[in-house]
Amino acid sequence: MKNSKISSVSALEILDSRGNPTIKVYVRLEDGTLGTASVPSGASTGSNEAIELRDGADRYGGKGVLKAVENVNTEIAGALTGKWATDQRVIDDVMIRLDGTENKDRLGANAILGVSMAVARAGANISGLPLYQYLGGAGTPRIPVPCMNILNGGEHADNSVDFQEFMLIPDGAPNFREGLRYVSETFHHLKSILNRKGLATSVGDEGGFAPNCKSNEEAVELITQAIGEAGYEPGKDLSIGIDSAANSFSPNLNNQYDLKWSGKGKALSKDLIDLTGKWLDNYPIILWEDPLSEGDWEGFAQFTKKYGDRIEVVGDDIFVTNTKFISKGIELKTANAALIKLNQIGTVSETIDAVRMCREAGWRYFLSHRSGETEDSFLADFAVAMDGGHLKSGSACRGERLAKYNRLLEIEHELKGHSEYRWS
Ligand SMILES: C=C(OP(=O)(O)O)C(=O)O
Ligand SMILES: [Mg+2]
Repeated sequence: MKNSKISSVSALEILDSRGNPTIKVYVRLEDGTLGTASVPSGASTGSNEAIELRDGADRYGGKGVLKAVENVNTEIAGALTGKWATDQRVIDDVMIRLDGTENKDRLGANAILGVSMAVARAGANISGLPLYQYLGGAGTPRIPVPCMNILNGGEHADNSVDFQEFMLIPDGAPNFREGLRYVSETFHHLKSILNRKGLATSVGDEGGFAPNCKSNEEAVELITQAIGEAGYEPGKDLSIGIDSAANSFSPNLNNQYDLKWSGKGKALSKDLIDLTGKWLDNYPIILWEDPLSEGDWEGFAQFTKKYGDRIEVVGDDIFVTNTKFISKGIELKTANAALIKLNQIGTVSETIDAVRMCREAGWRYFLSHRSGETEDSFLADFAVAMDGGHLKSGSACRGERLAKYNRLLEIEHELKGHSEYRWS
């Protein structure tokens, strides 16, 4: 295999899809090969996520990342110059040690992750392999089922829906291309339904519609209706996934909740668990993420005990892609799947460790974008490489989300039928 040493590492402040500053990294190798990567940013974050280093001052209406850029250009560049580009684990470990903190808050997880991803790209480029194959190895690539967020609420929209994401899951499609068609067509039908009902068709941060529904239940009803009007059978061709992102309506980040956007008011874990039971009986729901908040380990365990054999129960803010929390979750049967976000932990290697832990425990893992994204399609290749079988990247009506779906179309096309697509 061809290899080369890193000759330079540099960074630039760019903008993300919310118009806030983020970081883009360039890794150049001695033979001239280049790897680049841009870092996403979340809004509904877990408190144990690796720290995104931001400047004190506002730039472009959001806090800048000039200090993180400087850290890449100076300390990180100094430590990595001369290292072999394909030694991903070594490079990630050098940065972890250089940072020296538990949560990467000295150099910044955004700085470290940008470099880690750009190194992976440079490694793939010098190896002459597509990124998904470089990170995933040989074997039949599996193209993930696109869980498309078509209705937004919570922190991601200015409307009356408490739950953050309502996703369409084309689990009955024969391949990725068809799956993407199913969800896109249903998206357009949902738009017609909203128009007919006089509800807004403006979109939230991830490109899903953000109507002022009468209740959370109306949101899931509208989606079920849209599936039918698009000519698909709910529960056979297309199913539904929910991300409550319950942190965002839990004042104590534990077992108390306030359904503030819908005006339904105070609730306890038990109320949300009961509500889920009703929804599972009435709607074709097969996945539920963060039904409870990051401190409500007890509620999560009860939720999983009740519904874990019917649906995928995903922990996002509670596990933050960190093996320390995922291992606790496996032991306590807190969920049966983990959300996987590269920037929650801050290096490609540690993200792969989290995936491996899930796999070994028989858990599922759900690859995810962030609500603040860039046009970088790294996640698409990464999801194929990790063989997780499903990913979420928002709605295809926004370029930064579409970049991932289009890259997956391209990967599937290039594989000329030598790929798999299945929900389980
Ligand atoms: C993608 C999500 O949102 P954010 O990036 O705002 O955390 C999520 O909560 O799963
Ligand atoms: Mg989430």
